[in-house]
Amino acid sequence: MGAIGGDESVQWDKMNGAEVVNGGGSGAGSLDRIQVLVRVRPLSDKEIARGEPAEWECINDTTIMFRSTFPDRPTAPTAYTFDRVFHSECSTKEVYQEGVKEVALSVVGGINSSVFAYGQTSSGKTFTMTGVTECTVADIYDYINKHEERAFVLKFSAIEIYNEVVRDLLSAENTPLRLWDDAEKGTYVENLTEVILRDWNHLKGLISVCEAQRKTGETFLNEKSSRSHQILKLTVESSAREFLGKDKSTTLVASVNFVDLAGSERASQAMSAGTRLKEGCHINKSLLSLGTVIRKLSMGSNAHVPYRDSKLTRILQPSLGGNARTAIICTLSPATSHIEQSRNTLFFGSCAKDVVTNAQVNVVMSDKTLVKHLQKEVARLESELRQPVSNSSLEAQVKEKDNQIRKMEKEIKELKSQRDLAQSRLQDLLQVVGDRDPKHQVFLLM
Ligand SMILES: Nc1ncnc2c1ncn2[C@@H]1O[C@H](COP(=O)(O)OP(=O)(O)OP(=O)(O)O)[C@@H](O)[C@H]1O
Repeated sequence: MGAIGGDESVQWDKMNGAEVVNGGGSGAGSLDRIQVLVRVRPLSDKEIARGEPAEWECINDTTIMFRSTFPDRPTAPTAYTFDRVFHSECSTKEVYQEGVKEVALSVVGGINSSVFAYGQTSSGKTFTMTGVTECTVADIYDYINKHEERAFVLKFSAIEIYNEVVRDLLSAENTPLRLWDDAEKGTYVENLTEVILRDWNHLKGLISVCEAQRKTGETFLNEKSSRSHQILKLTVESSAREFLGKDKSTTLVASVNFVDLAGSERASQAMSAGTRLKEGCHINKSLLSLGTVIRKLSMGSNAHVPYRDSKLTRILQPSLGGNARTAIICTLSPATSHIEQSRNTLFFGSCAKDVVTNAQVNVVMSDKTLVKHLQKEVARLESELRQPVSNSSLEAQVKEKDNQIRKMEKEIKELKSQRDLAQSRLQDLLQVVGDRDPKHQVFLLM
């Protein structure tokens, strides 16, 4: 797979109006900040029964403010700004339309995208991601129906990361799957089931299978708490029908990930014990790595980013700092008892706001086109080889050799003159000796 652009990226430009996507074989993409959204859920029945007030207020479309309602705990209001904030009355459809759609639907134009839900247990991650996934899939099918000039193939796969073990949610076998690194594909999951979708109902059925397979456990905070990280991946391939099977045929290939993370709270707060505690440690290990990766990326330094510290960050690497457009939905409970966790969630979101990804149009060429492309490349390299070498380091080397030769020539000249001098002295000496003793003259002349 390459990020060639060409005809296909022009098509994407047309499809998306002002969307900036560079192509033309340079491999350059568009730099995009991660979109960070905040969604506050309504107080739950339990929170209301406990008499907990809502402590967070969305004062406009982009700002959420903490105002303590307890007169005995007066704190200065704190405001946090994000790309978009959604108060508790907002529907999932609104969250999708106004915060997620643009990023998620990049996939139909050959750009990878990811949507995450991050927040503590019971804050509404699964609730939000279920709705957002449905809205995205509905729009993808709508797009397909409106673009009959292109042939589409949709593929679906799903994994769960539970206690740092990766499982296939579409397989009845409980075998842990290994991760591999590939220069072309990046990190991928070995032997993962990938299903070619027949239609939307087929996909709905598969998502239900995943829900049933996903590990859930009971914690104090959420009776059907999701204890694992879940990644649903929908791959969209499309080719222009008029070029199918022809030389010019290229295919756009991109995936959209729907990532429902496990609760971000500390194990102790979830009142975990035994197995739950072990889960908490692993969940936190993955989330801790995610936090570290986001923090390092947000600092924009060239420092090492520890993607490899957890399975989650290895798999999500392209969505965090690579070839993808990404939206993170931070989910919040407004209740007093969750203030600390809500603050932690907003801190995570604040760091994520500064992270930049580099999304590219992913184009796969047909074999014929690929051969042509490679032939061109070979011709270019050959012509480069034929050109006189003007490499500056080579020039320097040649200069150095010239100097050495000149130095050696000088030395040879000096040695020759020394030799001539020595010979003439020898002649003089012989003359003197020969004059005195004729025997020596004969001997030395031999
Ligand atoms: N925006 C919302 N409007 C109404 N109800 C909501 C909203 N968000 C969440 N809920 C309800 O709150 C409860 C907890 O939500 P959910 O299971 O999505 O939390 P979660 O963050 O996924 O928790 P976990 O990490 O344990 O999976 C559910 O009963 C859900 O229906």
